[in-house]
Amino acid sequence: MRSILIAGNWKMNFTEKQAIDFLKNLNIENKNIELLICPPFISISAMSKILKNSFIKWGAQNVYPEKFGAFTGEISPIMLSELGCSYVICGHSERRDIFNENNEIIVKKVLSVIDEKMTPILCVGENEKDIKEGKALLKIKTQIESVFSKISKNEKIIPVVAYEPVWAIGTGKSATPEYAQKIAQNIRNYIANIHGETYAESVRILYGGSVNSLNISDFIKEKDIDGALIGGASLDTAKFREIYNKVILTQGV
Ligand SMILES: O=C(CO)COP(=O)(O)O
Repeated sequence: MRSILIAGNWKMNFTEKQAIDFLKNLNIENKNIELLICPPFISISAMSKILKNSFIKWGAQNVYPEKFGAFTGEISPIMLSELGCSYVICGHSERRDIFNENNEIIVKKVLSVIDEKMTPILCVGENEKDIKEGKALLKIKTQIESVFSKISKNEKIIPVVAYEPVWAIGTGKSATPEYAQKIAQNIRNYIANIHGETYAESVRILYGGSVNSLNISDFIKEKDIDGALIGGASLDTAKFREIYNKVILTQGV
């Protein structure tokens, strides 16, 4: 049985001071659903100290796939694991689009995160052009296959997949839960074709793209959707708490 994960991706928002204030105001009491926040790199250290004895986990939004070296401006997986990061987002569409990250570099990132015993959150998803050209599923299939074919079936750390349709990110126009479910089911099948049904059944698939407190319940009720990766609504303590509380209610935990 897969457990639900609710994750906030803060993107390039909040100074360290603002991040600390956010945590002070979050006030989440029920601890029964896994909750993750991925702040900008510079806030991870402060966050790790504040959340040390909390159930809330922290992670990173990106990583450079080398241990140390002459890579000016980059952050390595060892640095993140030492700060207690549980998860690292890999291949977010904003990094694919703005920084030209391709599947080749994303595979390296995923493997380097696993090497340091953290869990990668692999982002996949189609844009409007892919849909117009009838290539949405092919794009997602390639994104999934390029990574999962490089991971051993026996590796204990199983990446989380975040399905984020690019057209739904930050637009207020989320996918319908039925549409997201259909894609999530396809994603699971692509993984099953590589590593078998049992492995595929254990992969958690999140939905991301304009998630809010009104639509979260419908997404997690879908059979193949195991949580959400939340951008905008994770920047407001009240909205983020409301989403989390909706998940608690829906799951009855
Ligand atoms: O990109 C996202 C999370 O990684 C989604 O962002 P929004 O929730 O703002 O649409």
